[in-house]
Amino acid sequence: MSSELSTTHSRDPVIRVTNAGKTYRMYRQPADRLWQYLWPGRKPWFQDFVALEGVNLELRRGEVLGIVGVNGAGKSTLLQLVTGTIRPSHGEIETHGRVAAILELGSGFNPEFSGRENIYLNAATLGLSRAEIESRIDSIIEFAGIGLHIDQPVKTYSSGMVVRLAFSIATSVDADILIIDEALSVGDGAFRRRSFDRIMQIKQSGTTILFCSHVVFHVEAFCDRALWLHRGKVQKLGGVSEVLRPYEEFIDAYENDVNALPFGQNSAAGLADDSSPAMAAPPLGDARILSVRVWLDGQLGDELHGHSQASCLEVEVAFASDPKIPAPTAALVFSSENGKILGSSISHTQGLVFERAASGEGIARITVNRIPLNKGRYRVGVYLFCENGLHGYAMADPVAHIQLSHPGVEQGVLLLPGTWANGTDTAKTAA
Ligand SMILES: Nc1ncnc2c1ncn2[C@@H]1O[C@H](COP(=O)(O)OP(=O)(O)OP(=O)(O)O)[C@@H](O)[C@H]1O
Repeated sequence: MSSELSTTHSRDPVIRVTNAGKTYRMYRQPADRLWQYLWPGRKPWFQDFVALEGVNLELRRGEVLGIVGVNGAGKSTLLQLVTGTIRPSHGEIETHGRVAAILELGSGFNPEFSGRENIYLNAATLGLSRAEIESRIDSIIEFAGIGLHIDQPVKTYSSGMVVRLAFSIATSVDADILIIDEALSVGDGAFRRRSFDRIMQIKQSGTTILFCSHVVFHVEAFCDRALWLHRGKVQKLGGVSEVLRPYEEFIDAYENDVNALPFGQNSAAGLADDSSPAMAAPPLGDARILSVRVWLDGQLGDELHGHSQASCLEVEVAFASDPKIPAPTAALVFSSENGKILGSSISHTQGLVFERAASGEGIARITVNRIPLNKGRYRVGVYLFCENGLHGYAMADPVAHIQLSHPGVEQGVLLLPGTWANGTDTAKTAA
């Protein structure tokens, strides 16, 4: 694996993966490993398992690639190959420059050493001099938010503390390539927000990023290109929407709609479920939903009845937020009963900034006139996001169900706002 950025022209690939793959040996029982070692000439005592096969990929400086795929698709394997923590069984992986990684599996820390000692070890392994480490160690410790625990052995840390420390180091070493495996859902709301902001800064500074997430929404917001892996093979590689649209369709079918959650998010994605009643003031750097009220044709409730293309829905979301961070944005989501998103409206897209009291509390309101859904029962949910509409703070979904009726025999979930006319009434037929 090459590692000199200085010799690399900026238009040359910073990461080049050529026909790379990883095959694991699967032993039926631990003793078979020993038999294989002692008796290699006989029939193999293992079965090959192909975790990754024939991956070709090139990334230039500053490119951000999102990697998606269902569990076991090979995402972490690819990230570990690029990081260099495992070697390919075939093909080549070439990287240029300093590679820092925040991997889901294994932080690379020595559990017997303190957090502080591990910072020195990790940063030195990544090529920082002692003076460079000393100039940044305070900010690394502060960002990780581990406090006095920093001088305790890492084996005493919670898993969240370990990942926070790994995140803080990896994002403080001026890496040329940053590899992020599902790390944006780590920690509490305030840490998640700060890590989001930091990754955005790193992206803007021109670092090449490989970003793996189950949160399709994050990939859409962050990445220039996307790679969809399935059963160890590249299913699609290309522009973000070119890859994510068919991936989402696949996921819908794959999960048979049962687990599909709004914005591709789930609790692991870091959205706090605020469907419970009003909560205390939010922690620093965070925002919370305090209460949600839903009206249909002026009637308040959580089981509401109305008419397709006629009823008016109003939703009011009271929120609390840290007044030191920008005001949150809000989203309203209509879903089917099995959780498939049918439509959404996002305040960020409309450029509205919600007014807040000095305490950080505010109220977001939305009105949907003449609901364009066909007859049926639907879920109404609300979400709070950061000011960029990227990082999710909180969700309450469903907050209400609406049952719509319609006399027509139209099919599908949407009632198209079309108007039929006589062909002879329009000038077009004459042309
Ligand atoms: N050391 C190993 N030995 C045997 N099989 C392995 C090993 N590591 C990974 N695998 C297998 O390789 C496949 C790909 O795993 P990988 O962790 O890359 O998937 P993933 O897409 O990251 O999944 P997830 O979303 O669940 O993290 C899986 O079937 C996994 O069980």
